[in-house]
This record gives sequence, structure tokens and C-alpha cells, in this order.
Amino acid sequence: MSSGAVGQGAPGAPVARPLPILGVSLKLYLDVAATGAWAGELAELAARHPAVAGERVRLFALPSLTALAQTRQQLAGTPVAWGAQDLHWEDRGAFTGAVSGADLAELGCRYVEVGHAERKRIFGETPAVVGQKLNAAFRNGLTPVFCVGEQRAGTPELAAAECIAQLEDAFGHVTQLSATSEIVVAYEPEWAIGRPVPAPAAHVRFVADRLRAWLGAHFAGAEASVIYGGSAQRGTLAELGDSVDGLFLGRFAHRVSDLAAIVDEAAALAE
Ligand SMILES: O=C[C@H](O)COP(=O)(O)O
Repeated sequence: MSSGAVGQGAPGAPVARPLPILGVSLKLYLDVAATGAWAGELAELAARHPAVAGERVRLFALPSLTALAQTRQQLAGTPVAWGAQDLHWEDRGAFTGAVSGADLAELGCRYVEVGHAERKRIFGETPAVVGQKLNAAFRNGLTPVFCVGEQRAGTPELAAAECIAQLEDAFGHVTQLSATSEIVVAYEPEWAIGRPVPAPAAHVRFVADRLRAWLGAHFAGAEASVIYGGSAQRGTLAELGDSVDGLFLGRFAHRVSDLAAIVDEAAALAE
């Protein structure tokens, strides 16, 4: 871990409790036109739902890169934030096809996803690459949605240890935290992504608790949230309660009516 980068707080110090957060990654499921229709409905939901309009529940959307500029136009002026699903670890240079965190910040992105299981498994991102990308997010004032999760189903103790090792590995590359840095840790067991149902609630609660404790010891003073992803859907947040700060949604938020029901669950938790 880089000296001075983290560990500003005393071990066990409480992390500031954030508002419920619901993030949606569209991955590469929707084309540009379908993303436009979805974002339009999302903007309407934000306008009519009192918990979103009143900013008691935070929403963010991560469309595919080609739909990002359009999504920004549709969500500008709403309480819904937007961001990207990936970034490069350098901001400028000869990096064909790469996405600059500086450009994402210029496009008004608040969030950027780092270290998703699919980036590691399909695109071969190593822990060092993930750590450098985490640093690039902080450097550019973006809030990383930092994904951690065990590869195979097992005990919650082993899962928590694997996730914390991923956090420690990545934070070893972080040199650019500031007093206003924020992080969202998305706990996504790899074996629960793309399935019909999420991981068992007791498993998620145990791991989320350990992640919160780690953040309390190493990221105190900054806003840190732990959200759950991996086939999260209607009913998941109601079951998890305040053991998590929200959800990272995929397929089960493609219908904005389903997302609205999940916003209701988050609003109930916020009260
Ligand atoms: O990015 C989102 C997560 O990987 C969850 O996706 P999923 O709910 O479709 O399994």
C-alpha cells in the first residue's frame, strides 16, 4: 500500500454512512438507440420518484462508451449521475482505442467502473492493471466503482479474504487520493453474475461487513460505500437491508419499471 495514499483513519474508525446508491451497468447489452430509450425512461423516473428527485436515493448509469455522450445529454439536469465502464491508466499518449479518465471527467462522468470480473476474465486485466486504473480514476476526480469478488462459490470467510486481497492489491497502486475522494466498492461474487438469482443474503452480509470494516480502517474520512452486484433484482435490497449501501444492477434493470420497484426498496431503507 502506498504510504500516505490510504490509511488516514484509525483502524476501525467508522466510515461516513452514504445514501443508498443504485448503479446500473448496461455492459454491451443495449445498442445506442435502445440505450437512448432506456435513459429517457430513467430521466422520467428520476423526475417523478420523490426519493430520486429529493436525492434520498442516488442513481447512476454506466452505458456503453458509444452511448455515453447521448446519455449525458439525456441525464443532464436530472439527479441521475453517469459514468463509464472502463478507463485507461494513462490520460494521454499513444494508446490506440483506450479511454482517458481525463476525457471522462470532461464529459461530466462522476463514476467509472474498475476491475469488473468480465474485464479480468475476458480482457485479461491483471491486478496491476486494475490498480493502475483505480489510481487513474482518483487522479481524475472520478469515483471508482471498484469491483471485487471471489471467483468460485465457497465459504463467506474465504470470499471475504479474496475480496480484501483484491482491495489491498489495487490500493497498493494508489498514489493520488485527496480529501474529497470517494469510492464505491461493488461486491460481485463472480459465480453470481449473469445468473437467475443473486448470492445468498447471509453470504453477502458477511462479506459486505468485512469490506466495510476494511474501508473503515483504510479509507476513513472519505465517503465509501459497499454495494452488491451479481443478478441483483427486485427483492434483493429488501432482503439485504442496510448490510449494504445499495446495488450494482445489470440485466434486471433493463426494464425501468423493475428499476422503479428497486428504487422503492431503496427509498424504504433510506427512511
Ligand atoms: O455490472 C453488473 C453486474 O456484473 C451484474 O450483472 P447481472 O445483474 O446481469 O448479473
